[in-house]
Amino acid sequence: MPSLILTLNAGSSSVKFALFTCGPEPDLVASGKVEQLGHDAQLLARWANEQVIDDCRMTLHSGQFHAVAFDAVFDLIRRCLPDAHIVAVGHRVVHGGIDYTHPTLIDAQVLADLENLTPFAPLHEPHNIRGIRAAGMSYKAVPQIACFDTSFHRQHPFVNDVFALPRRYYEQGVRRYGFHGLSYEYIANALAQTLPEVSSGSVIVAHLGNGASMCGLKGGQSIASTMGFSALDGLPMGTRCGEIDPGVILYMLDNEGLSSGQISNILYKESGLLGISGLSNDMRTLISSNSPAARQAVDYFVYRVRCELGGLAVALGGLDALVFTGGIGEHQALVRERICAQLEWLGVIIDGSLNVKHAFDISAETSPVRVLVIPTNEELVIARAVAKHLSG
Ligand SMILES: Nc1ncnc2c1ncn2[C@@H]1O[C@H](COP(=O)(O)OP(=O)(O)O)[C@@H](O)[C@H]1O
Ligand SMILES: CC(=O)OP(=O)(O)O
Ligand SMILES: [Mg+2]
Repeated sequence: MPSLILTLNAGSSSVKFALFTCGPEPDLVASGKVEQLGHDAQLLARWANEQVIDDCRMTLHSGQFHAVAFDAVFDLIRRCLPDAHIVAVGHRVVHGGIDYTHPTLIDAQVLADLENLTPFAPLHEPHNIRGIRAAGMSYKAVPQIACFDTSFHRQHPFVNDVFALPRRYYEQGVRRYGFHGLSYEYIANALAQTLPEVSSGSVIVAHLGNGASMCGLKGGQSIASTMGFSALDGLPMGTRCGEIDPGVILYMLDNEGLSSGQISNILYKESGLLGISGLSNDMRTLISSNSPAARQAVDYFVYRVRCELGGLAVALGGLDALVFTGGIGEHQALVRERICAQLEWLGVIIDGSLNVKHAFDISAETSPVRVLVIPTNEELVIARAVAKHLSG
Protein backbone atom coordinates (compact mmCIF):
# COMPACT_ATOMS: atom_id res chain seq x y z
CA MET A 1 0.00 0.00 0.00
CA PRO A 2 1.79 3.19 -1.13
CA SER A 3 2.15 5.97 1.46
CA LEU A 4 1.28 9.29 -0.12
CA ILE A 5 1.15 12.99 0.71
CA LEU A 6 -1.97 14.82 -0.47
CA THR A 7 -1.74 18.56 -1.20
CA LEU A 8 -4.78 20.83 -1.50
CA ASN A 9 -4.69 24.33 -2.99
CA ALA A 10 -8.14 25.87 -2.65
CA GLY A 11 -8.48 29.08 -4.65
CA SER A 12 -11.46 31.33 -5.12
CA SER A 13 -12.86 29.38 -8.08
CA SER A 14 -10.68 26.29 -8.29
CA VAL A 15 -9.34 23.50 -6.11
CA LYS A 16 -6.01 22.01 -7.17
CA PHE A 17 -4.71 18.81 -5.65
CA ALA A 18 -1.69 16.57 -6.01
CA LEU A 19 -0.42 13.27 -4.62
CA PHE A 20 3.27 12.76 -3.91
CA THR A 21 5.46 9.96 -2.63
CA CYS A 22 6.78 10.39 0.90
CA GLY A 23 10.55 10.47 0.35
CA PRO A 24 12.85 13.36 1.30
CA GLU A 25 12.28 14.79 -2.23
CA PRO A 26 8.62 13.99 -2.95
CA ASP A 27 7.82 12.63 -6.43
CA LEU A 28 4.55 13.49 -8.13
CA VAL A 29 2.13 10.56 -8.52
CA ALA A 30 -0.99 12.37 -9.77
CA SER A 31 -2.49 15.84 -9.84
CA GLY A 32 -5.63 17.61 -10.90
CA LYS A 33 -7.90 20.59 -10.72
CA VAL A 34 -11.58 21.13 -10.08
CA GLU A 35 -12.74 24.34 -11.76
CA GLN A 36 -15.99 26.22 -11.58
CA LEU A 37 -17.41 26.74 -15.06
CA GLY A 38 -20.66 28.69 -14.71
CA HIS A 39 -23.19 26.31 -13.15
CA ASP A 40 -20.95 23.29 -13.65
CA ALA A 41 -17.71 22.11 -12.13
CA GLN A 42 -15.10 20.16 -14.08
CA LEU A 43 -12.65 17.72 -12.53
CA LEU A 44 -9.59 16.91 -14.62
CA ALA A 45 -6.95 14.65 -13.08
CA ARG A 46 -3.80 13.14 -14.59
CA TRP A 47 -1.12 10.70 -13.58
CA ALA A 48 2.42 12.08 -13.38
CA ASN A 49 3.01 10.92 -17.00
CA GLU A 50 0.12 13.21 -18.11
CA GLN A 51 -2.24 10.32 -18.85
CA VAL A 52 -5.79 11.35 -17.94
CA ILE A 53 -7.24 9.60 -14.86
CA ASP A 54 -10.62 11.29 -14.89
CA ASP A 55 -12.34 14.13 -16.75
CA CYS A 56 -15.88 14.74 -15.59
CA ARG A 57 -18.50 17.44 -15.12
CA MET A 58 -20.65 18.01 -12.05
CA THR A 59 -23.74 20.20 -11.77
CA LEU A 60 -23.60 22.81 -9.01
CA HIS A 61 -26.21 24.48 -6.88
CA SER A 62 -25.44 27.95 -5.56
CA GLY A 63 -22.67 28.28 -2.98
CA GLN A 64 -21.78 24.60 -3.28
CA PHE A 65 -18.61 24.68 -5.33
CA HIS A 66 -15.90 24.05 -2.74
CA ALA A 67 -17.80 21.31 -0.87
CA VAL A 68 -18.43 19.52 -4.19
CA ALA A 69 -14.81 19.99 -5.27
CA PHE A 70 -13.29 18.52 -2.07
CA ASP A 71 -15.69 15.55 -2.18
CA ALA A 72 -14.81 14.95 -5.83
CA VAL A 73 -11.08 14.89 -5.02
CA PHE A 74 -11.45 12.49 -2.08
CA ASP A 75 -13.79 10.28 -4.10
CA LEU A 76 -11.33 10.18 -7.02
CA ILE A 77 -8.53 9.07 -4.69
CA ARG A 78 -10.72 6.29 -3.25
CA ARG A 79 -11.76 5.11 -6.74
CA CYS A 80 -8.50 5.38 -8.63
CA LEU A 81 -5.95 4.69 -5.89
CA PRO A 82 -7.87 2.26 -3.65
CA ASP A 83 -4.64 1.04 -2.02
CA ALA A 84 -3.26 4.51 -1.31
CA HIS A 85 -2.49 5.34 2.29
CA ILE A 86 -2.65 9.13 2.79
CA VAL A 87 -0.14 9.83 5.58
CA ALA A 88 -0.41 13.63 5.66
CA VAL A 89 -2.30 16.46 3.98
CA GLY A 90 -0.63 19.78 3.12
CA HIS A 91 -2.72 22.87 2.46
CA ARG A 92 -1.99 26.16 0.79
CA VAL A 93 -3.40 28.73 3.21
CA VAL A 94 -3.46 32.21 1.76
CA HIS A 95 -3.15 34.29 4.94
CA GLY A 96 -0.95 33.52 7.93
CA GLY A 97 -1.04 37.01 9.48
CA ILE A 98 1.96 38.26 11.47
CA ASP A 99 2.63 35.06 13.38
CA TYR A 100 2.60 32.18 10.90
CA THR A 101 5.98 32.50 9.25
CA HIS A 102 6.57 28.76 8.62
CA PRO A 103 4.58 25.66 7.65
CA THR A 104 2.57 24.68 10.72
CA LEU A 105 0.92 21.50 12.01
CA ILE A 106 -2.80 22.31 12.27
CA ASP A 107 -4.53 21.84 15.61
CA ALA A 108 -7.66 23.41 17.13
CA GLN A 109 -5.78 26.59 18.11
CA VAL A 110 -4.26 27.05 14.63
CA LEU A 111 -7.68 26.53 13.06
CA ALA A 112 -9.18 29.16 15.39
CA ASP A 113 -6.38 31.60 14.46
CA LEU A 114 -7.07 31.02 10.77
CA GLU A 115 -10.78 31.68 11.33
CA ASN A 116 -9.78 35.03 12.87
CA LEU A 117 -7.74 35.87 9.76
CA THR A 118 -10.76 35.40 7.47
CA PRO A 119 -11.50 39.16 7.25
CA PHE A 120 -7.95 39.62 5.88
CA ALA A 121 -8.58 37.28 2.92
CA PRO A 122 -12.34 36.81 2.49
CA LEU A 123 -12.08 35.32 -1.00
CA HIS A 124 -9.58 32.62 0.00
CA GLU A 125 -9.30 31.87 3.73
CA PRO A 126 -12.83 30.42 4.19
CA HIS A 127 -12.15 27.91 1.39
CA ASN A 128 -8.76 27.00 2.85
CA ILE A 129 -10.43 26.35 6.21
CA ARG A 130 -13.21 24.36 4.54
CA GLY A 131 -10.54 22.21 2.86
CA ILE A 132 -8.82 21.57 6.20
CA ARG A 133 -12.11 20.51 7.80
CA ALA A 134 -13.11 18.33 4.84
CA ALA A 135 -9.71 16.57 4.79
CA GLY A 136 -9.97 16.10 8.57
CA MET A 137 -13.26 14.24 8.06
CA SER A 138 -11.98 12.07 5.21
CA TYR A 139 -8.52 11.31 6.65
CA LYS A 140 -9.11 11.11 10.37
CA ALA A 141 -6.07 11.45 12.68
CA VAL A 142 -3.79 12.23 9.73
CA PRO A 143 -1.49 15.24 10.31
CA GLN A 144 -2.43 18.34 8.32
CA ILE A 145 0.12 21.04 7.60
CA ALA A 146 -0.71 24.64 6.65
CA CYS A 147 1.70 26.34 4.23
CA PHE A 148 1.15 30.08 4.05
CA ASP A 149 1.27 32.39 1.04
CA THR A 150 2.33 35.26 3.30
CA SER A 151 5.29 33.54 5.07
CA PHE A 152 7.78 34.08 2.25
CA HIS A 153 7.34 37.87 2.52
CA ARG A 154 7.49 38.35 6.28
CA GLN A 155 11.09 39.65 6.21
CA HIS A 156 10.22 42.75 4.17
CA PRO A 157 11.93 45.95 5.28
CA PHE A 158 9.64 48.26 7.31
CA VAL A 159 9.03 50.63 4.37
CA ASN A 160 7.56 47.69 2.41
CA ASP A 161 5.55 46.45 5.37
CA VAL A 162 3.76 49.59 6.52
CA PHE A 163 0.91 51.86 5.37
CA ALA A 164 1.06 55.55 6.28
CA LEU A 165 -1.88 55.21 8.68
CA PRO A 166 -2.02 55.89 12.41
CA ARG A 167 0.52 53.55 14.03
CA ARG A 168 -2.12 51.47 15.85
CA TYR A 169 -3.18 49.88 12.56
CA TYR A 170 0.32 48.49 12.02
CA GLU A 171 0.25 47.05 15.55
CA GLN A 172 -3.18 45.50 14.76
CA GLY A 173 -1.69 43.69 11.78
CA VAL A 174 -2.76 46.08 9.03
CA ARG A 175 0.44 45.57 7.02
CA ARG A 176 1.64 44.89 3.50
CA TYR A 177 1.76 41.10 3.61
CA GLY A 178 2.22 40.01 0.02
CA PHE A 179 0.85 36.71 -1.31
CA HIS A 180 1.64 33.91 -3.81
CA GLY A 181 4.58 33.13 -1.50
CA LEU A 182 4.58 29.39 -2.28
CA SER A 183 4.91 30.19 -5.96
CA TYR A 184 7.76 32.64 -5.31
CA GLU A 185 9.51 30.13 -3.05
CA TYR A 186 9.35 27.55 -5.84
CA ILE A 187 10.80 30.01 -8.37
CA ALA A 188 13.55 31.15 -5.95
CA ASN A 189 14.58 27.50 -5.37
CA ALA A 190 14.41 26.65 -9.08
CA LEU A 191 16.62 29.65 -9.89
CA ALA A 192 19.12 28.77 -7.16
CA GLN A 193 19.46 25.29 -8.67
CA THR A 194 19.56 26.19 -12.37
CA LEU A 195 21.08 29.70 -12.48
CA PRO A 196 22.85 30.40 -9.16
CA GLU A 197 24.60 33.47 -10.57
CA VAL A 198 21.20 34.99 -11.40
CA SER A 199 19.50 33.92 -8.17
CA SER A 200 22.10 35.67 -6.04
CA GLY A 201 21.22 38.99 -7.71
CA SER A 202 18.09 41.13 -8.18
CA VAL A 203 15.14 39.29 -9.70
CA ILE A 204 11.54 40.28 -10.36
CA VAL A 205 9.04 37.43 -10.55
CA ALA A 206 5.70 38.14 -12.24
CA HIS A 207 3.10 35.59 -11.08
CA LEU A 208 0.36 36.34 -13.59
CA GLY A 209 -2.63 34.03 -13.13
CA ASN A 210 -6.24 34.65 -12.29
CA GLY A 211 -4.78 36.18 -9.13
CA ALA A 212 -1.69 38.18 -10.09
CA SER A 213 1.19 39.75 -8.23
CA MET A 214 4.88 40.52 -8.61
CA CYS A 215 7.74 40.06 -6.19
CA GLY A 216 11.22 41.56 -5.91
CA LEU A 217 13.83 38.99 -4.85
CA LYS A 218 17.31 39.91 -3.64
CA GLY A 219 19.57 36.89 -3.18
CA GLY A 220 16.46 34.68 -3.23
CA GLN A 221 14.70 36.61 -0.42
CA SER A 222 11.52 38.62 -0.99
CA ILE A 223 12.08 42.30 -0.32
CA ALA A 224 8.91 43.74 -1.91
CA SER A 225 5.59 42.59 -3.34
CA THR A 226 2.85 44.33 -5.29
CA MET A 227 0.15 42.75 -3.11
CA GLY A 228 -0.42 44.40 0.24
CA PHE A 229 -2.84 43.88 3.11
CA SER A 230 -5.24 41.79 1.06
CA ALA A 231 -5.13 39.88 -2.20
CA LEU A 232 -6.82 42.91 -3.83
CA ASP A 233 -3.82 45.20 -4.10
CA GLY A 234 -1.27 45.76 -6.85
CA LEU A 235 -1.98 44.42 -10.33
CA PRO A 236 -5.47 44.17 -11.82
CA MET A 237 -6.55 40.50 -11.84
CA GLY A 238 -9.22 38.34 -13.43
CA THR A 239 -11.98 39.83 -11.28
CA ARG A 240 -10.07 41.93 -8.71
CA CYS A 241 -9.36 45.64 -9.09
CA GLY A 242 -5.71 45.83 -7.99
CA GLU A 243 -4.39 49.17 -6.75
CA ILE A 244 -7.19 51.66 -6.19
CA ASP A 245 -7.53 55.13 -4.72
CA PRO A 246 -9.24 54.63 -1.31
CA GLY A 247 -11.36 57.68 -2.17
CA VAL A 248 -13.27 55.47 -4.62
CA ILE A 249 -14.38 53.21 -1.77
CA LEU A 250 -15.54 56.25 0.23
CA TYR A 251 -17.46 57.42 -2.84
CA MET A 252 -19.22 54.04 -3.14
CA LEU A 253 -20.10 54.13 0.56
CA ASP A 254 -21.20 57.73 0.83
CA ASN A 255 -22.64 58.54 -2.60
CA GLU A 256 -23.99 55.20 -3.73
CA GLY A 257 -24.92 54.01 -0.24
CA LEU A 258 -23.45 50.57 -0.94
CA SER A 259 -22.87 48.20 1.97
CA SER A 260 -19.41 46.83 2.71
CA GLY A 261 -20.61 43.45 1.39
CA GLN A 262 -21.69 44.99 -1.91
CA ILE A 263 -18.39 46.89 -2.24
CA SER A 264 -16.44 43.77 -1.41
CA ASN A 265 -18.31 41.91 -4.14
CA ILE A 266 -17.50 44.65 -6.67
CA LEU A 267 -13.79 44.80 -5.76
CA TYR A 268 -13.20 41.02 -5.58
CA LYS A 269 -15.61 39.58 -8.13
CA GLU A 270 -16.75 42.20 -10.65
CA SER A 271 -13.59 44.22 -11.33
CA GLY A 272 -10.22 43.63 -13.00
CA LEU A 273 -10.20 42.19 -16.52
CA LEU A 274 -13.88 41.24 -16.20
CA GLY A 275 -14.87 44.70 -14.98
CA ILE A 276 -13.10 46.67 -17.71
CA SER A 277 -13.96 44.31 -20.56
CA GLY A 278 -17.52 43.50 -19.46
CA LEU A 279 -16.77 40.20 -21.17
CA SER A 280 -14.53 37.79 -19.28
CA ASN A 281 -11.91 37.35 -16.57
CA ASP A 282 -10.00 34.96 -18.83
CA MET A 283 -7.06 36.40 -20.75
CA ARG A 284 -7.54 33.84 -23.56
CA THR A 285 -11.07 35.11 -24.24
CA LEU A 286 -9.98 38.75 -24.15
CA ILE A 287 -7.02 38.27 -26.50
CA SER A 288 -9.18 36.51 -29.08
CA SER A 289 -12.00 39.07 -28.85
CA ASN A 290 -12.52 42.00 -31.25
CA SER A 291 -14.30 44.07 -28.63
CA PRO A 292 -12.65 47.47 -27.94
CA ALA A 293 -13.41 47.06 -24.21
CA ALA A 294 -11.58 43.70 -24.18
CA ARG A 295 -8.57 45.39 -25.80
CA GLN A 296 -8.67 48.14 -23.17
CA ALA A 297 -8.71 45.55 -20.38
CA VAL A 298 -5.57 43.89 -21.79
CA ASP A 299 -3.96 47.33 -22.31
CA TYR A 300 -4.59 48.24 -18.67
CA PHE A 301 -3.22 44.90 -17.40
CA VAL A 302 -0.04 45.26 -19.47
CA TYR A 303 0.39 48.91 -18.46
CA ARG A 304 0.06 48.14 -14.75
CA VAL A 305 2.54 45.23 -14.93
CA ARG A 306 5.05 47.56 -16.64
CA CYS A 307 4.56 50.26 -13.98
CA GLU A 308 5.02 47.78 -11.12
CA LEU A 309 8.08 46.35 -12.87
CA GLY A 310 9.66 49.80 -12.78
CA GLY A 311 8.74 50.25 -9.11
CA LEU A 312 10.19 46.89 -8.10
CA ALA A 313 13.39 47.53 -10.08
CA VAL A 314 13.78 50.72 -8.02
CA ALA A 315 13.09 48.84 -4.77
CA LEU A 316 15.76 46.30 -5.76
CA GLY A 317 18.23 48.96 -6.94
CA GLY A 318 18.73 47.17 -10.27
CA LEU A 319 17.60 44.14 -12.23
CA ASP A 320 19.39 40.93 -13.24
CA ALA A 321 16.43 38.79 -14.27
CA LEU A 322 12.69 38.90 -14.91
CA VAL A 323 10.74 35.65 -14.49
CA PHE A 324 7.23 35.04 -15.86
CA THR A 325 5.03 32.44 -14.20
CA GLY A 326 1.31 31.65 -13.54
CA GLY A 327 -1.24 30.79 -16.25
CA ILE A 328 -0.79 34.04 -18.18
CA GLY A 329 2.96 34.35 -17.51
CA GLU A 330 3.61 30.78 -18.68
CA HIS A 331 1.27 30.58 -21.68
CA GLN A 332 0.49 34.03 -23.09
CA ALA A 333 3.41 35.00 -25.36
CA LEU A 334 1.58 38.10 -26.58
CA VAL A 335 1.14 39.47 -23.07
CA ARG A 336 4.85 38.83 -22.28
CA GLU A 337 5.82 40.55 -25.52
CA ARG A 338 3.67 43.59 -24.77
CA ILE A 339 4.97 43.87 -21.20
CA CYS A 340 8.59 43.76 -22.39
CA ALA A 341 8.13 46.14 -25.34
CA GLN A 342 10.23 49.31 -25.03
CA LEU A 343 11.90 48.16 -21.82
CA GLU A 344 15.37 48.31 -23.36
CA TRP A 345 16.19 51.26 -21.09
CA LEU A 346 15.73 48.80 -18.19
CA GLY A 347 17.90 46.19 -19.94
CA VAL A 348 14.96 43.94 -20.85
CA ILE A 349 15.05 42.69 -24.47
CA ILE A 350 13.31 39.50 -25.51
CA ASP A 351 13.78 37.26 -28.53
CA GLY A 352 10.38 37.10 -30.30
CA SER A 353 10.86 33.59 -31.68
CA LEU A 354 11.95 32.14 -28.32
CA ASN A 355 9.03 33.94 -26.69
CA VAL A 356 6.38 32.36 -28.93
CA LYS A 357 7.92 28.93 -28.19
CA HIS A 358 7.59 29.60 -24.42
CA ALA A 359 11.31 28.78 -24.09
CA PHE A 360 12.88 28.71 -20.60
CA ASP A 361 15.14 31.67 -21.50
CA ILE A 362 13.42 34.13 -23.85
CA SER A 363 16.06 36.88 -23.60
CA ALA A 364 17.69 38.26 -26.72
CA GLU A 365 21.46 37.64 -26.84
CA THR A 366 21.98 41.37 -26.35
CA SER A 367 19.69 41.60 -23.31
CA PRO A 368 21.54 42.63 -20.12
CA VAL A 369 18.58 41.26 -18.11
CA ARG A 370 17.76 37.53 -18.37
CA VAL A 371 14.06 37.02 -19.14
CA LEU A 372 12.79 33.58 -18.16
CA VAL A 373 9.57 31.55 -18.29
CA ILE A 374 9.33 29.09 -15.39
CA PRO A 375 6.14 27.10 -14.73
CA THR A 376 5.34 27.42 -11.05
CA ASN A 377 4.67 24.48 -8.75
CA GLU A 378 3.02 25.49 -5.48
CA GLU A 379 2.06 21.85 -4.86
CA LEU A 380 5.70 20.71 -4.74
CA VAL A 381 6.55 23.43 -2.21
CA ILE A 382 3.68 22.19 0.00
CA ALA A 383 4.73 18.53 -0.43
CA ARG A 384 8.34 19.38 0.51
CA ALA A 385 7.16 21.13 3.67
CA VAL A 386 5.00 18.13 4.59
CA ALA A 387 7.87 15.68 3.90
CA LYS A 388 10.12 17.78 6.15
CA HIS A 389 7.51 17.65 8.88
CA LEU A 390 7.12 13.87 8.54
CA SER A 391 10.87 13.34 8.78
CA GLY A 392 10.80 15.29 12.07
N1 LIG B 1 -2.78 26.99 -21.51
C1 LIG B 1 -3.07 28.30 -21.45
N2 LIG B 1 -2.96 29.07 -22.53
C2 LIG B 1 -3.24 30.38 -22.48
N3 LIG B 1 -3.64 31.02 -21.36
C3 LIG B 1 -3.77 30.32 -20.24
C4 LIG B 1 -3.50 28.91 -20.22
N4 LIG B 1 -3.72 28.47 -18.98
C5 LIG B 1 -4.12 29.56 -18.24
N5 LIG B 1 -4.14 30.65 -19.01
C6 LIG B 1 -4.55 32.01 -18.57
O1 LIG B 1 -4.13 32.14 -17.23
C7 LIG B 1 -5.18 32.69 -16.42
C8 LIG B 1 -5.44 31.74 -15.27
O2 LIG B 1 -4.23 31.52 -14.59
P1 LIG B 1 -3.99 30.33 -13.56
O3 LIG B 1 -2.62 30.52 -13.00
O4 LIG B 1 -4.30 29.04 -14.24
O5 LIG B 1 -5.13 30.65 -12.52
P2 LIG B 1 -5.25 30.47 -10.96
O6 LIG B 1 -4.79 31.78 -10.37
O7 LIG B 1 -6.70 30.20 -10.75
O8 LIG B 1 -4.34 29.33 -10.56
C9 LIG B 1 -6.36 32.91 -17.34
O9 LIG B 1 -6.43 34.30 -17.67
C10 LIG B 1 -6.04 32.13 -18.59
O10 LIG B 1 -6.45 32.81 -19.73
C1 LIG C 1 -3.50 35.28 -3.28
C2 LIG C 1 -4.16 35.00 -4.58
O1 LIG C 1 -4.48 35.91 -5.31
O2 LIG C 1 -4.33 33.72 -4.89
P1 LIG C 1 -4.97 33.10 -6.23
O3 LIG C 1 -4.04 33.46 -7.33
O4 LIG C 1 -5.00 31.62 -5.95
O5 LIG C 1 -6.32 33.71 -6.37
MG1 LIG D 1 -3.18 31.04 -8.56
